[in-house]
Amino acid sequence: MRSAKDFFRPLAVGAPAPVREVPFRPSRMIHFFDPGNEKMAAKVPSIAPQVDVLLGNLEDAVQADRKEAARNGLVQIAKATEFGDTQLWTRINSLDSPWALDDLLTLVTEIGDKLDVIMVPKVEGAEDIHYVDRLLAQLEAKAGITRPILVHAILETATGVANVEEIAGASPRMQGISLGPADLAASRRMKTTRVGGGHPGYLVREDPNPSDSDAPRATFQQDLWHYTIARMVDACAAHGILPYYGPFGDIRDTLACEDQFRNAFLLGCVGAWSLHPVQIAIAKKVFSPAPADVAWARKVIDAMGDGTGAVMIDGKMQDDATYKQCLVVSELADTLAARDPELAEAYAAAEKE
Ligand SMILES: CC(C)(COP(=O)(O)OP(=O)(O)OC[C@H]1O[C@@H](n2cnc3c(N)ncnc32)[C@H](O)[C@@H]1OP(=O)(O)O)[C@@H](O)C(=O)NCCC(=O)NCCSC(=O)C[C@](C)(O)C(=O)O
Ligand SMILES: [Mg+2]
Repeated sequence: MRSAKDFFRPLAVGAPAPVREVPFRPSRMIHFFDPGNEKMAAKVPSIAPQVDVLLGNLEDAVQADRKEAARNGLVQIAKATEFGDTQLWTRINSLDSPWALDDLLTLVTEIGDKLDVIMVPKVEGAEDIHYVDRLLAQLEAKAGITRPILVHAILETATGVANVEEIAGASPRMQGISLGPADLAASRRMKTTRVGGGHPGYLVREDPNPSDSDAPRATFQQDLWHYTIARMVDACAAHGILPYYGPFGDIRDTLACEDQFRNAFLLGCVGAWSLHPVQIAIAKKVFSPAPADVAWARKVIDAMGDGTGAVMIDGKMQDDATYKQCLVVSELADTLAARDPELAEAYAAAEKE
């Protein structure tokens, strides 16, 4: 392991200095598209201004014989498009595939100055991040890139979950982690056949009625992903990086998608993936704090002065810890409002009410 003193040294001569803090840029939705799919690629200019992050996907969901078309498509799109404030990310193929090395070589040398974050799938431990870290430094130096490309890991194997803390802290390049529920379910030998979301069989049942053993007993569906998301959020928070819910595969079930996203938002995630244009608005709604919650947070902050002591507001006790929670909501609202004028207006209006 590198000593703490060396942690922020570039890993190649001429590579840019690593960031000391992960920049907190809005990333409520990471919108996936296949850069080799002409229909999707044609929508990039109109989708880019609507999303916080646009991600050119090269891994799963791109057929094996379309891998090069996807990689070359991303190079062309990145060169031809002005992304403004929207971040450009990519998901490379997994490190055990025959494509990952060429993905990195091509993308960093051709469009490294446009790429904000590289998402690495199926990360199992710190060694995977160390491999990518050194390679990126060499390629950045070769290509004359002046700001470091950050790395995002997908948590989608049982080993990855077991090692999530060391993954989160493996490099100053680590920007965040997303849950990958489909591969994770397979890796764990779960008996689901879905991409994220709940399952009607995973439930708890009300106790029997002692005076009527035949009375119907209510059941309550449980969240299959609670444990993993909570572990991921703690690992990310402990290392100053950002947690994300991943994909929700039932595109038509927009209601359950919203619920799954909101659970992740409440637990600490900053965004989720949109796989289809219909999921963009859902992520935007869920991962932007509600105007009434922002107004409440600001009321508490104003009432708490220097943030110490205890006061009563509308029958609820507020103290140093509620003040800190309110700062989380208020600061997130400020960051999002700076990018989103409609949201800025909604927050200002709610404060006046
Ligand atoms: C689900 C699919 C097949 C339905 O695609 P469709 O064409 O059947 O849907 P549609 O409703 O008919 O589409 C309407 C229009 O929107 C377009 N469109 C549709 N989607 C997009 C998009 N994302 N971006 C931009 N445009 C899109 C589509 O091309 C069409 O264009 P048209 O009106 O000109 O005919 C399609 O949406 C799609 O391929 N989405 C991306 C899938 C993907 O990236 N999957 C991988 C991420 S999930 C994952 O990897 C798991 C994980 C983490 O690894 C793990 O848990 O282990
Ligand atoms: Mg996967």
